[in-house]
Amino acid sequence: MAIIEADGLTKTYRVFQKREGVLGAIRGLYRREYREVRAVDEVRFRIEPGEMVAFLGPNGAGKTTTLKMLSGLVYPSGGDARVLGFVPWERTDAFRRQFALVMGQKNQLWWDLPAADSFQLHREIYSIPADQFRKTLGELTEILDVGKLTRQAVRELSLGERMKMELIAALLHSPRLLLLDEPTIGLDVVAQGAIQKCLLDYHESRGVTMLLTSHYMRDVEALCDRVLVINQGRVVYDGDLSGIIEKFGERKLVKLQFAGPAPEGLEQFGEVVRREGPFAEIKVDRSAVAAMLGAVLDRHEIADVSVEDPPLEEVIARVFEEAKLSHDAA
Ligand SMILES: Nc1ncnc2c1ncn2[C@@H]1O[C@H](COP(=O)(O)OP(=O)(O)OP(=O)(O)O)[C@@H](O)[C@H]1O
Repeated sequence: MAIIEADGLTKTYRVFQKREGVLGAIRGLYRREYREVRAVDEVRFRIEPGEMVAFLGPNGAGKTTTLKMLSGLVYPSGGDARVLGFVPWERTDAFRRQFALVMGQKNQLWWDLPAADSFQLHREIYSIPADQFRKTLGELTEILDVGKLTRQAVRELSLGERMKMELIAALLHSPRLLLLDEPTIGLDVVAQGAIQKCLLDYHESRGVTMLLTSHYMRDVEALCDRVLVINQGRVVYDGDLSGIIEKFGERKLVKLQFAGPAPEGLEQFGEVVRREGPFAEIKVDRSAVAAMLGAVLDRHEIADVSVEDPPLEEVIARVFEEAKLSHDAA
């Protein structure tokens, strides 16, 4: 059975339009004007047990709204979904015990209490057996290196420390599905790495299924094999991470180190982005790399060479751009 099945899931928000000025505000009291925002537009996908899927899209694409529908916080305007076999917006106890939603921008712990007190509250709410609670808490505080901080009020913690506590709270009841909305937002690379490691370890030991939104491609590369891209409410790509690089990363970066100074005329092969002493870097069409290397090796002595895929940021930006162009043209 699929863990998530979204079938034509749609959400339209009705947004009140305020008029300008005092007169406009008074008029608005009598005749309210609304605009409809189609935040999610017939989204369809399946996620199988144990998958770690990145849910990507530009700001306002509809990611958070989709996650909110899948966790039952928001009622859809159309379509259907099954999450862990349940209709999420029915919010049954059995459903809520099996998943967790972590939102990097929202605080779910009690601000004035130590995290340890919130953890105890979770234990009560989810009826977690005492020994299982102690074991899971011990493992998680060790992986995230926050054992000493659990007795300190949450408001006194740094952003990174607080996010680690949020993650612990979310994992205490051993959810089968984790929905993560920007879990590393605003964190430095070390804290980001710690969150990624915790998620990987947890996935490996428990086989949890994850759907994660992030604007940091480092999270995506570290955690996910599959990518779902959404733009203006619609899924525009669903497939392997490597597939997206092949499909949209049309040019590779060829880095050359010549035995002598880098020669003139490399422009014939592609866009020369660096030429400095013996070093040259050229963006070359994927299909032309082999021929280019052959030609250069024939004519010059090479000390070192590497061929790299473009950075994921660049590839994803292209996917967003193409999706926007085809949406505007439609
Ligand atoms: N409660 C709401 N009322 C009205 N409109 C909303 C509401 N929540 C979201 N929207 C609109 O729905 C669209 C999708 O928003 P959503 O938060 O789902 O996007 P997102 O992909 O998560 O964006 P981001 O990457 O910026 O977090 C946006 O145009 C947003 O303005």
